[in-house]
Amino acid sequence: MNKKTIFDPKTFLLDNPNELISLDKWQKTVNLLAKVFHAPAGFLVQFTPDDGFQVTISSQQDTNPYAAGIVIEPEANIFCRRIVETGNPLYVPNAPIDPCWDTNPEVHNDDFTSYLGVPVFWPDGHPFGTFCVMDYKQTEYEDSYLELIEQLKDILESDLALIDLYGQMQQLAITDPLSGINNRRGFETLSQQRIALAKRNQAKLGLCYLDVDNFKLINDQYGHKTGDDMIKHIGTVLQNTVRQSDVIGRIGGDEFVALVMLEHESDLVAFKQRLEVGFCCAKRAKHLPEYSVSIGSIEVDLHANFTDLLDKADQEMLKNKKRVA
Ligand SMILES: Nc1nc2c(ncn2[C@@H]2O[C@H](COP(=O)(O)OP(=O)(O)OP(=O)(O)O)[C@@H](O)[C@H]2O)c(=O)[nH]1
Repeated sequence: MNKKTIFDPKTFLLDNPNELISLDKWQKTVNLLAKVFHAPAGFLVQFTPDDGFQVTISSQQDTNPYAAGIVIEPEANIFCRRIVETGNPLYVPNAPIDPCWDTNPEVHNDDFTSYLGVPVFWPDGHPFGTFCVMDYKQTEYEDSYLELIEQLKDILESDLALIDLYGQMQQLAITDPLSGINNRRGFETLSQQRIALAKRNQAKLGLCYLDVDNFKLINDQYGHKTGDDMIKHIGTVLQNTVRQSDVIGRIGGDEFVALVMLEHESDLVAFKQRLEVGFCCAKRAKHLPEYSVSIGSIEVDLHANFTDLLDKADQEMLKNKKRVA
């Protein structure tokens, strides 16, 4: 079974630098690969379905024409493409004698003759790309060379797995295990980032504070399990109501928050209404006891202290709760 990965296999690693990735270490591995094979060029190449192939690491040699960072379109008839399509290693000792490589720019533009590469996978089984060596002359690698490249590739893959595991642990630290949305720490961290961005772009933000009415009574009457189901359900409704750029979180037992982007001041009222309609429709569809939520909303003063913002939104919620009671 495929396991979930925190990395997005649709984006290039080089475009999303991650402090967990040691490009220096990978550089040494790729340099070593080229050296052991007496090859003029060695690479770690990443593949994404939309953008194609990007050289993540390129061996540091004067004989190597492809620098790290270059991108090759997904349709190009390059050797790496065959590996990504088949998921198997590829050894082409003498490409010019095989007409299937006639349209390969590595062969007819850059005069490469030989290619040996193996597939590299993300921990969830998605193809990451390839690890490969190329030569201008015909080669005759022994089987042990293939074993060697597989071994070096295992080091890269275990790095990807470790990095992924660490990322998942980081993710857990900011996620509420019950609702699956951000916990207080996650909400604050992501909100601070959005606020900094809004300051730069002179954008407006709104903060909504939600609290389930008489949640204690729901627990008492229907049991803790039903209370838990309701918390999960509220997280889902919130998730389905906000846009991807908005931030949501569960910051207490039955308290939820949403930091939303506003184009106009009236958007905050509209968002609150959308939330209310969302809850109304969702609870009809779910077999949950009757419940209501109180919502308070404020426009965010981008220079205010974050705790003060939460307090202010909480106060607004409490004003509305009094009216509901
Ligand atoms: N099922 C469940 N209950 C929780 C969880 N976390 C907190 N609670 C309960 O949520 C209840 C919150 O109670 P109160 O803070 O008094 O709020 P309330 O009953 O909603 O009252 P008002 O806010 O005034 O409407 C408490 O009974 C907590 O035990 C949880 O993870 N699962």
